[in-house]
Amino acid sequence: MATIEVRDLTRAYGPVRAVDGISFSVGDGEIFALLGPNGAGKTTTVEILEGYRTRDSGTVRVLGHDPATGGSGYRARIGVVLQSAGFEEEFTVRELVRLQTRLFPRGHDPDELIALVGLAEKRNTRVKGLSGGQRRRLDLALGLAGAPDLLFLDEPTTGFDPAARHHAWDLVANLRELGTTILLTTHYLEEAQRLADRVAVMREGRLLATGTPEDLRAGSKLPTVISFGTPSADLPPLSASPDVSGTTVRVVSRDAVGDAWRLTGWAREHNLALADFAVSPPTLEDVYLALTEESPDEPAD
Ligand SMILES: Nc1ncnc2c1ncn2[C@@H]1O[C@H](COP(=O)(O)OP(=O)(O)OP(=O)(O)O)[C@@H](O)[C@H]1O
Repeated sequence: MATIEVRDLTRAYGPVRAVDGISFSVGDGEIFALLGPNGAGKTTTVEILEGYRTRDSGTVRVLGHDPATGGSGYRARIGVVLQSAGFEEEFTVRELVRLQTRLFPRGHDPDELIALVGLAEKRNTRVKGLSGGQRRRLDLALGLAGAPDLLFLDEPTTGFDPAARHHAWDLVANLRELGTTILLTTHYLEEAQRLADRVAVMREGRLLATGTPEDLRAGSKLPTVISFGTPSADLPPLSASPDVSGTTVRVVSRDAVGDAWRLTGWAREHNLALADFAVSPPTLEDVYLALTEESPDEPAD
């Protein structure tokens, strides 16, 4: 059974149709990323699923409950990690985590949880002594305190340095191993590509596309780009005309395998190294930009 099942969900604020008839489901143990530009309707959707906002119409089932009427039994089974939770600054990490785990009937062991989010060394540090990234880890520990079946993660790595971001990704991967279902919102497409089993791209209250990152990339029909350093001999005929910028040649290829084959054969024949030779298929970010930058009247696919 799906952990989240949403059908024809709508929610308007006056004339603004923030959520305009969306349907999707998230399977048990799946990591699902909701993507979209500012104002797309992501927060509204997520808060309806969390039970913190009302809907106008449509059906929503989360963990078998209607979040609007699920009450505390429902809330005990979900974890919510918001972007900026306010903390009691004088508490230590351990004190806060312990207090939070006690609120739940089957709360995590505080020390295990602190270790899971990589804060073991800061266990006895007061919140006011934590860095921004460490606070976000604490956010995550608090969201996980009740050992939730479903975790809502709102932009979990905003403001992180690259090392902290990679650490957070490892952590989410650990949660996947534990079988936690995760609904993630993020503006980092690399994050979605790395973590999510499936993504949904939302704009102006509607879903433009849903699928695995690979499905979306394959279905996008966006070209593969072949690039390399400017060679000292004339290029062989390729599927598209090369574009030379500075010392780099780019070919927006219509036949990536054929062009790569022609180029590498030609380079060997002429004994050329072809510096920085790269074949780059479209990324999730390319697909996202192509989808969200189309004018609203154009069909998305
Ligand atoms: N409480 C509110 N009252 C009026 N309008 C609102 C309210 N909350 C959201 N909106 C409007 O609904 C639309 C969707 O907002 P929402 O916050 O759901 O988008 P979002 O995708 O989460 O955006 P972001 O990426 O910026 O967080 C926007 O046009 C927003 O201005």
